[in-house]
Amino acid sequence: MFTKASYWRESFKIAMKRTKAQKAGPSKKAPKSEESRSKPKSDAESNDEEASTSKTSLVSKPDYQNFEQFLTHLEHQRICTAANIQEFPFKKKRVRVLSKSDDVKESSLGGVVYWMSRDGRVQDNWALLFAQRLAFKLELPLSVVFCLVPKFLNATIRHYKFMMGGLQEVEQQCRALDIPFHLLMGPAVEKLPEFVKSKDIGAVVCDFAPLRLPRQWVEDVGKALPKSVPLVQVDAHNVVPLWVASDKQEYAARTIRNKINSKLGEFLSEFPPVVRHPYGTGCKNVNVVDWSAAYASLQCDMEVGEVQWATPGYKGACQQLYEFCSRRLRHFNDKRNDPTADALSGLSPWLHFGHISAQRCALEVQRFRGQHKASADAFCEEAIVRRELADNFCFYNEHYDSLKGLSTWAYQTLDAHRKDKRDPCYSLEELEKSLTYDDLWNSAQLQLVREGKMHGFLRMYWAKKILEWTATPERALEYAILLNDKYSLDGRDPNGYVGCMWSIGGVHDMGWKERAIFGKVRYMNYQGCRRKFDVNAFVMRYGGKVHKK
Ligand SMILES: Cc1cc2nc3c(=O)[nH]c(=O)nc-3n(C[C@H](O)[C@H](O)[C@H](O)COP(=O)(O)OP(=O)(O)OC[C@H]3O[C@@H](n4cnc5c(N)ncnc54)[C@H](O)[C@@H]3O)c2cc1C
Repeated sequence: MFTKASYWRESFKIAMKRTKAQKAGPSKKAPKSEESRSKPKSDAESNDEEASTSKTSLVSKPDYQNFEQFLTHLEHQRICTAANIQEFPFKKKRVRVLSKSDDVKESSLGGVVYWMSRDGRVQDNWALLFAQRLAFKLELPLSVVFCLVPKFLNATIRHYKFMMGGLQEVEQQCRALDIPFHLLMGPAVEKLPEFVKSKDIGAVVCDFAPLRLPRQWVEDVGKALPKSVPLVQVDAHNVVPLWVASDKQEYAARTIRNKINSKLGEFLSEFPPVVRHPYGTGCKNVNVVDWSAAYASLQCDMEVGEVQWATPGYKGACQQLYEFCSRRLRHFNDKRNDPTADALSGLSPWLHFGHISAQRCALEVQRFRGQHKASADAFCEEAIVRRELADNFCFYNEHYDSLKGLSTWAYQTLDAHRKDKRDPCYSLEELEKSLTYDDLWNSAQLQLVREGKMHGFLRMYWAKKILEWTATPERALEYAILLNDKYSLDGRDPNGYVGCMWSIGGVHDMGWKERAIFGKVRYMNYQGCRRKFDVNAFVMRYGGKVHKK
């Protein structure tokens, strides 16, 4: 184990070596044989060695003193891990081949393209790393493409600005690495195959999302691509790839926890860097993206405005992670259920848009395990186990956002209490405008509308009250999802669907004492909140009123 001082000395030395190696380009390799010009499939299925956690990630509390040093620390971690992805024992289990064809056309002028969708970042992105690995192996160009649709479900300008802010940074970072970035305006099923044909692309790598619409996009693109162009998918969002963690819908955190935690030794590794790409003409003939035109093309709700507290993109995400690690992590275990305490990471918007990788967050938090063991462990439980459980639910349950997706016991108990009187029974408008008789609920809703976020503990209370106050459980779920997705910066995420389904439909939970409306679904009330935290302080902060029933 390094001491703090020697840690910096050592990582600096290794970093310098790596930088020299990087400047020299990818390492010389044996002349290309038929075998080495490998196809995505054989690559994906080869029996590689386990990717081991880099030695540096075992170092205890790192020695950075400010944000700039934190960024340098991240770069050093990558460079110390490997010079580039070619020199790294990539876990092929992260990849699956979706096309029939697995042969990359070696003479393709356009080389390999990474179709970025869920994971809007350059570094710490296994999908881009895999695309670069493939391009290196075949000595082909590499590019990144994002397809921007003018309207996406009920996403608002709040969400679009955050997402596109992150993509603007992706464009700059790609340019610095000689990797062309293209923003294609329109649905992927139309734009991507056109791009592939016009640029003579040899292979497409995409990232993975478990939700209905992005899965449909991938399926449609797969059908529309020329038969000769392979399409491979990399799970760049989960630490343990979804298809490796479990092959079925899990009942609860307790049934998936060990399946995930037992594989962390294998998958919770450091990342190598995405490096300057040496093949092709780089960005010479690529225009900068016209972001004004991109914004002008949007047809989304413009009423729900941007938020000020969250700066989009990789750097903004790193800043959030840095502040969490250095200031709030120590309180995470004890204070995470207290909405008046500043103890949570606040990382979910960046995680949702893929501006930062959950794996990076877990690696950095783990470095503090020596000082704050309980908090570091609790964070990893949330950011890895609970988050990946949500992906598992949405992937294996096609009804992830409807009561049809509930367990039999939960559906039956809600159905048995369908006719119970709701008093009061609120309309969507009353809920949206924070006009209930409950000042705590109204304050939480005001926070959601103004800031695009709500504390994790209050989210549960908030959704359960919607069940209590709406005519049917179906409507309650619909309203909760609608409000969450419309206002929350991290909305339209598997975590959101599962959060609403947990609160209203007992997903991943168990049966409790039976009561009106809720049946056996867990109940929460105002008095319980009072016992947990200073409700008055929270209400004062957001100004929720008591409105007459
Ligand atoms: C009704 C309801 C709606 C929700 N909607 C969303 C949503 O739209 N988007 C979203 O990302 N999360 C949602 N959650 C889950 C959770 O509340 C948020 O992830 C958390 O509040 C985000 O804040 P944070 O980043 O500070 O979390 P932290 O407590 O700092 O946790 C770190 C990360 O762990 C993950 N995480 C934490 N709690 C959970 C959980 N219960 N389930 C799954 N993953 C978790 C998140 O990725 C989070 O960013 C919802 C929960 C409920 C009950």
